Amino acid sequence: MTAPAPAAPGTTTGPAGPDRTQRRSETTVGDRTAHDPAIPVLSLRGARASLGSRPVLRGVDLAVAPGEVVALLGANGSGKSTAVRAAIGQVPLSEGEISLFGTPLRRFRQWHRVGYVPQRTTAASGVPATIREVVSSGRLSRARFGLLSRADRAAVDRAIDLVGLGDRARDSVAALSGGQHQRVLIARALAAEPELLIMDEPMAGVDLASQEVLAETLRDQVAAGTTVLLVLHELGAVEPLIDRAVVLRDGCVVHDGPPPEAVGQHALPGHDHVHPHAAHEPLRTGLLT
Ligand SMILES: Nc1ncnc2c1ncn2[C@@H]1O[C@H](COP(=O)(O)OP(=O)(O)OP(=O)(O)O)[C@@H](O)[C@H]1O
Repeated sequence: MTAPAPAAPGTTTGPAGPDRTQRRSETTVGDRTAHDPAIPVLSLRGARASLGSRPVLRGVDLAVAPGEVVALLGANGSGKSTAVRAAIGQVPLSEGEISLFGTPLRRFRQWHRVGYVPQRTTAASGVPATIREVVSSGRLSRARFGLLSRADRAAVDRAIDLVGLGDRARDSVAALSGGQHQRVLIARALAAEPELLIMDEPMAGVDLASQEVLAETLRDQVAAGTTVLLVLHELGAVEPLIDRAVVLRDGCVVHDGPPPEAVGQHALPGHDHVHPHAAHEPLRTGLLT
């Protein structure tokens, strides 16, 4: 069994320096590290995991290359969230291997390089906190001794601006709508300026205006070279950004290749084909809903 990673990204402090594997495969360019294009930023090989007594991942192979934008699709319960939670060490594998930036997960410590937006949580944790405080927590993985420098605080402000909440930074997260919470969580993930961004259904429950803000934010990240793994039900507003789609079904990969056409889930292997084809029925149903 693979040991869980020490802590989840976005909430960690004081990462250790790069290990030998990381030094071999990377060179530092400015604040970013140029990653060897031949080495996946994220790799799951033969990943198996159970939750309780239920086998949820049944041999998942998934690799995301530097700069790639990959959509992880599949029906409810197919194992998408479990796969990304395994990728960041929140779900232990019973078999298989995971590596981040070429380093086995058990030895990976550079969590500032990974931004993670969990599925359907709120930014409010029960304690009073402002948007800036929550987003600042995402920068701690880059801060020395847990203290944010002026540059760190500027990065936090940039992240808040990116998601369009610049004028709300001092507001309590308890007073936000669901879509605004989602923006705060995305800003928290962006605050560390990660090289790999993993987002679990970032558009879920978000209104169209917020979706457009999030898609724009993502466009900027992708243009800056960020590698992205997105769990999605529908490609929607981010469709033009997607390079490749991986479809899970019952914990197995049933498609790994070009993203489906605009409403082309029919073309995908593994499409459930459970929906009627009456003219009044929406086309986006079945496999991905
Ligand atoms: N804590 C748990 N204990 C037992 N089974 C669980 C637990 N959490 C999730 N599962 C089960 O694991 C399976 C995969 O869940 P997962 O959340 O990874 O699916 P998903 O593809 O992300 O689904 P959705 O699209 O609904 O978010 C489901 O059958 C779910 O019921």
